[in-house]
Amino acid sequence: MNAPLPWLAPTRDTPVDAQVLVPGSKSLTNRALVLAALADGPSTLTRPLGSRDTQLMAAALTSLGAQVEKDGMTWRVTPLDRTSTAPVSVDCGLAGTVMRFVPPLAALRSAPATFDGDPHARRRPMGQTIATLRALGVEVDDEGRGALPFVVRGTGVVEGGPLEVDASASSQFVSALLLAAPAFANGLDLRHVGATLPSLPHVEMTVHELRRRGVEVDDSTPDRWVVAPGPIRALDVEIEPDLSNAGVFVAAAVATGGRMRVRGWPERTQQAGDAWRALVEAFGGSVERDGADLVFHGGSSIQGVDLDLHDVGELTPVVAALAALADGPSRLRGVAHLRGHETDRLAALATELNRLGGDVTETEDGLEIRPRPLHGAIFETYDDHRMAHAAVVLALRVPELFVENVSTTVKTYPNFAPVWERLVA
Ligand SMILES: O=C(O)C1=C[C@@H](OP(=O)(O)O)[C@@H](O)[C@H](O)C1
Ligand SMILES: C=C(OP(=O)(O)O)C(=O)O
Repeated sequence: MNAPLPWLAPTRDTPVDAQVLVPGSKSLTNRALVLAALADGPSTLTRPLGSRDTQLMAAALTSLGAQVEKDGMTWRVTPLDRTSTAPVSVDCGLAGTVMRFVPPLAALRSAPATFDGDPHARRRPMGQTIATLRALGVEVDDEGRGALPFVVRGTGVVEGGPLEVDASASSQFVSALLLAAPAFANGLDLRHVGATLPSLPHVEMTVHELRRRGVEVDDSTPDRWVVAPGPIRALDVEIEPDLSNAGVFVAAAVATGGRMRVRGWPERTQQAGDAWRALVEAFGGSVERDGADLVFHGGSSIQGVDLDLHDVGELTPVVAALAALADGPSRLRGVAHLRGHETDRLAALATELNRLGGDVTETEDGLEIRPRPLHGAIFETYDDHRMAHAAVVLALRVPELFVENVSTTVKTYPNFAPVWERLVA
């Protein structure tokens, strides 16, 4: 089949003034699915995200013996049948949450589970998933690759107890173990060792979601989490809008000096995307609450920024796009781990921004971006939804910018391009 033609993304020479209700959070939907699959009874998710990553998670849990019945905006999950002994194959796609969160669940069944994914998934860091499962006494067959594909040979019981992990390449190694830990015979006493842990809000989200379901978690010591063994209470939850994905719409307000109302922005949340409130101010814009919504205003110009994005790395591509449109130079730091994301995001951003005439250099842990007049070109996305988001933000101010494979956004956003076109064109 021929690849679809690159998509001409809309340009805008007047301020955007629009509102958006973004679909549910990927990170919350996939945590709710995993915890529902391990719970002591059926749970209902309202307004879950229905995108590639969450469909892959639902399919993975179904193959392990859970049931996920989808009825529009309501998904009903019946927990895993851990007595089933059929060998299974799990397609992880390019979803970090599936490739990291599901293997510990497979270890709780008495049957082999084979994990694989998209071609690039085989290059994402998985060594710590394999090493920690082995340290817990679980057999994992990876033929020495330290990466996908591999087979988890569960025996039905994981003893748990003290365990070390080096999660400097991804916070998901920690979250994955914490989510399964209540089902380990002795719970888990997990310590992160090594360089600093990225994406801490995502770990805090994991702890929060466990506690909401009655699980005891002690996180009073930095880089250590003690999870008590015991039941995970079934819980009906409404999934918050995805604030990281809201960021691309917020950026439209900043890029055009306009206004974007994001409906249903939670008052309190563990989502990394909540950082958009501070990021917009750093770029010279402002934000106000209006009832359940946040209204973002772009400033009269876009200021250059110097930001440590270690905690909120997934926001980097859209932040980099705004930095390339700013009045002055920017430095983005603390995001070396982005080299292990959907693609090497530091290399991809530098290459694509420079293709448009930009002046961007990669540093050891980030990017230096010196704004230059940009021109249209075909912007490659490398199967990375957030590279497509960066492209459409740039296109608002750069005519003739074509996005290669904009449909890669389906990873976390169904129907993104038509929604974007309707709101900003
Ligand atoms: O646990 C999660 O839901 C996520 C954790 C983060 O991963 P890293 O720590 O690998 O950056 C984040 O970037 C990813 O989009 C989602
Ligand atoms: C890093 C990301 O995804 P994943 O969950 O696949 O790691 C992301 O969505 O930016």
